Amino acid sequence: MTTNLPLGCIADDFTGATDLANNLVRAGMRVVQTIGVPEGPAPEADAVVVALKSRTIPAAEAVAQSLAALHWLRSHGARQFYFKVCSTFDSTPQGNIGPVAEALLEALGSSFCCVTPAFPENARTVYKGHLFVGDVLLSDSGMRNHPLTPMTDPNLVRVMQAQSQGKVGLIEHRVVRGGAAPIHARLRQLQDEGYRFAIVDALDNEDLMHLGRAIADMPLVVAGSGVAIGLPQNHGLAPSAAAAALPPAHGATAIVSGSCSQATNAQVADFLRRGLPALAVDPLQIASGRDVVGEALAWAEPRLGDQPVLVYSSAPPESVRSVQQQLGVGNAGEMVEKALAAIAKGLVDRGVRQLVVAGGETSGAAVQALGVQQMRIGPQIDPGVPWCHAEAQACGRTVHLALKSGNFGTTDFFTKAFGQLG
Ligand SMILES: Nc1ncnc2c1ncn2[C@@H]1O[C@H](COP(=O)(O)OP(=O)(O)OP(=O)(O)O)[C@@H](O)[C@H]1O
Ligand SMILES: O=C(O)[C@@H](O)C(=O)CO
Repeated sequence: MTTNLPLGCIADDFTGATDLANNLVRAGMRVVQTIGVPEGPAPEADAVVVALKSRTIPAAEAVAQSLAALHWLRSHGARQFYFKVCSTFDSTPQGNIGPVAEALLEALGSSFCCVTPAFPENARTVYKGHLFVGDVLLSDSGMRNHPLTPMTDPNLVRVMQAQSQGKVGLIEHRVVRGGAAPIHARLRQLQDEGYRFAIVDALDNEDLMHLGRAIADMPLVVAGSGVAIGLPQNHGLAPSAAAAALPPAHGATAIVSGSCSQATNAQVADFLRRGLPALAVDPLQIASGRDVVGEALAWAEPRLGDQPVLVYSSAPPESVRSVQQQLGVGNAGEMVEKALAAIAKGLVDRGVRQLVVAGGETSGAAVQALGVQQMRIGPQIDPGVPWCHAEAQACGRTVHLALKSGNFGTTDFFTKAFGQLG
């Protein structure tokens, strides 16, 4: 059993978990991501990220799952804890971030932590408590049309306050840019004044390195993946290629995409423009009872080989809205996720060994269908998206997986990813 685990992490979705793990690896930690709360002994690593699928479930269930993860991590020696939330700070309309964070604090016997979704390398910045995605406020970004968790308020103090019992304060950028000491002093001040959470401004990696040092002695941080770059330094770790080493890759390549985000839609369009083999899955046909999974696999099988194949339900917002009106939001999401997950498993059964899955919920469903219990985190493809290596127990195979958050990755992600494993 590992008794020295510097960092124990709980992520509210699967792509979010790999995003966090990626930043820890890049800053020098060896990281294993587990799918759900593990049952066996702790793997050999500097950090374990427990990936939950708790972003959009009822708050009481999200709290229970997160506490179970905390308990496992604590009992395997973790000393500091990281609750990874989305860099666009979304959860349910009532909010899961506040209830989970408050339950974790209470379980840790602590009364205060800082909160920031900032991830400047992926253009998520926080200024005066307002979240920007690229050049626009969160509420003006593609997140306003998200199929499950639309975001319409960019003021994080307000968003966090609406879902928390305790008071939410702010550490402004003029304090953050001063370095770890002023941040630390302000954290203490807010804590003494009875605040439970401090939203922290951050505009670049230097801000996050300052913040990482400032929170070295705090039991919990609630954040997107950005803050992770500042934590390994507290354990004397520095970036190293060894932390990201994976076994060599071989076998056929494929992408399964259920994300309908702007970035993913552009990646699908880029793949189509290149004339590569791609098949669209229609949610209404799944609902009609047609064997969409069987048809997709029959289409894909003869095409598997040197070039990647893409199976996707990704669609523009107006098409998603129309499907949701006909099938219901939850029902549509679940049906598509189930079909894409079965397709992902079928592809691996047919020889795919390097698989990209796009979308957090979609990735969660796919990884569960593949019977993956833990993944070793390898090299970064794009900020927030690493290659991982895992045993797909449901297929009796090992496989290289990249779980791509909907909004991440450059436009050519679906082709360039496969060039990077050698
Ligand atoms: N054509 C479609 N019509 C309606 N719903 C869809 C369609 N395609 C996919 N979906 C559903 O939309 C949701 C997309 O969520 P998912 O988390 O997979 O992607 P994302 O939100 O872009 O990614 P991330 O959570 O990483 O930002 C899933 O529940 C999926 O099943
Ligand atoms: O933080 C992010 O934006 C991602 O890691 C994510 O959580 C998307 O599901």
